[in-house]
Amino acid sequence: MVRTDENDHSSTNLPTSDTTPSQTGKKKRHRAGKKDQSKRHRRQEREALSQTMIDDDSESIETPAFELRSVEAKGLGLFATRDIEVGERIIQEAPLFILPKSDITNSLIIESFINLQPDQQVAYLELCAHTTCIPRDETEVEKTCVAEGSVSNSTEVHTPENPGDGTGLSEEQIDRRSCASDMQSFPPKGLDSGSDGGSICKSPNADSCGGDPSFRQTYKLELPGPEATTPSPLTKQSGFDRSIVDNPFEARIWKVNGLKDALEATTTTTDPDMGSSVHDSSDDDQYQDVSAVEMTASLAARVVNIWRTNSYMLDDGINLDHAGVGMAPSRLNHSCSPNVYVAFNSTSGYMTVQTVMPVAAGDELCTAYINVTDMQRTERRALLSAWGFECGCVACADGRDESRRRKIKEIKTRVGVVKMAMMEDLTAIPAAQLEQTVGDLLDQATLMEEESLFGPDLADVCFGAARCCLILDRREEARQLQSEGLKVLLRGHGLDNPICLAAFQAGDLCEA
Ligand SMILES: C[S@@+](CC[C@H](N)C(=O)[O-])C[C@H]1O[C@@H](n2cnc3c(N)ncnc32)[C@H](O)[C@@H]1O
Repeated sequence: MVRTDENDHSSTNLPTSDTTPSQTGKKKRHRAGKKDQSKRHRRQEREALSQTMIDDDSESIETPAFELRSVEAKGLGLFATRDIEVGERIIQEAPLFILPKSDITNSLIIESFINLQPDQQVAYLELCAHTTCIPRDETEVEKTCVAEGSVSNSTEVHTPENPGDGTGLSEEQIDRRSCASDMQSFPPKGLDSGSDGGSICKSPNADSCGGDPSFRQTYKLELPGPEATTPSPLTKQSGFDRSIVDNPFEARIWKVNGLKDALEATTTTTDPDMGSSVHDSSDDDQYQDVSAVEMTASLAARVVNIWRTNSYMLDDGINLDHAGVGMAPSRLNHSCSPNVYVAFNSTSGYMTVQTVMPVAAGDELCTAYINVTDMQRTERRALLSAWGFECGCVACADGRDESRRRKIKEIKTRVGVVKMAMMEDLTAIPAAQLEQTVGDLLDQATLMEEESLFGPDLADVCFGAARCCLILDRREEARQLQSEGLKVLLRGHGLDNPICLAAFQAGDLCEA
């Protein structure tokens, strides 16, 4: 951050059910074949995830930017296969499904799952499900997280009505992942809402943000997107009964025709290549013998848990009123100093993942599940427990100096007061207080950079400072701050995101 001269500033279990002796016999016969299926399926997933990257301009095939690998104590994760510049888009993917946040119920999640294509259902069921909600009957509890050694013993039931974070933390501290924070809203971003302030940001490789052609590179997964129109066989024949799924934790069963084929293709056992038990199939053989798969209460619970573990708040720049699950973003693990940002483009309907700092080949790609900017380790730990792990990132290392994030919090509190006052009556704020706020925001930006926090929160800090400078008629600084904020925003979102367009337009005010 540079000050200007003028200012100093688990295994994945499919539903269990009782098996008959004849089924047990068939189990053995099927096991060898299923192991092959398992391997094949994992390979397919890896191939899909590391599908070649197409350059928008030349259509040349580029080296895939990442691969899916197992990582100790985390399950699977995404790793860079080459050096990746800051601001590069590495994933662009239509979410499997999107739900309006205000309406999310267990039944809606399950209904959406049922309406997926069979191959999408299989892909969905492969995702990690941290057990945040459980069947009423504890014997049915599925310990489903693939993370080795991080299987949760949580017995807290989280429902959309009862997010159950149990942390006592404020809404502002809950971030974009919708896991435990399911029904909580994240402060809307954008120029007017997130004006936490800012400064002239000199981010790593900031120059590569705007004009670099790699910025426009896209990575597409093959999964059918929301525009796919072929109705799933499940939609028509499922015998779907809302009253049952409204409480999927009751020991009740309903039929879902058509899932059988899909499930036959699923991973069935530990994949030695991946090194983690992804899905124990021993209870799935029931699906080999029936034409209509029974969707058990435990499967329903699993579907809900997968949603809770993997869904992201989809930020359209104004509201955070939707959430969605994307296959590749779901494989991103958490870091309190994240190197990628998951955004949603409300125009194209794609979830995108872009690097917010340079990434070296072999580095793990990590996003932040929660708002990490100003939270202390204990607060972060409390929130992240909803995903069943204790963060081992650099920022969480024992003995690490926490003073910077503490100072950021203090500044945010001070700036928050000014922000509120600005919303009420802009003219009532003394110039001296605005000057102080600009200084505060520049300090915050510096602290964030020192903490390797280069996500869009940093852009909001810049925009806030730009706004204060504009009111103070310090136009040149306002212009520079706005431009720095835009660079930061572009890194995380990309030029095509309407959030950036809105910020560009707001920038015109500084020029005027
Ligand atoms: C969205 S999934 C991420 C991908 C997941 N690792 C997988 O295998 O599919 C979230 C889960 O990953 C694991 N996880 C994510 N970040 C982690 C971290 N920093 N340390 C340990 N486990 C982590 C937790 O089990 C969490 O519930």
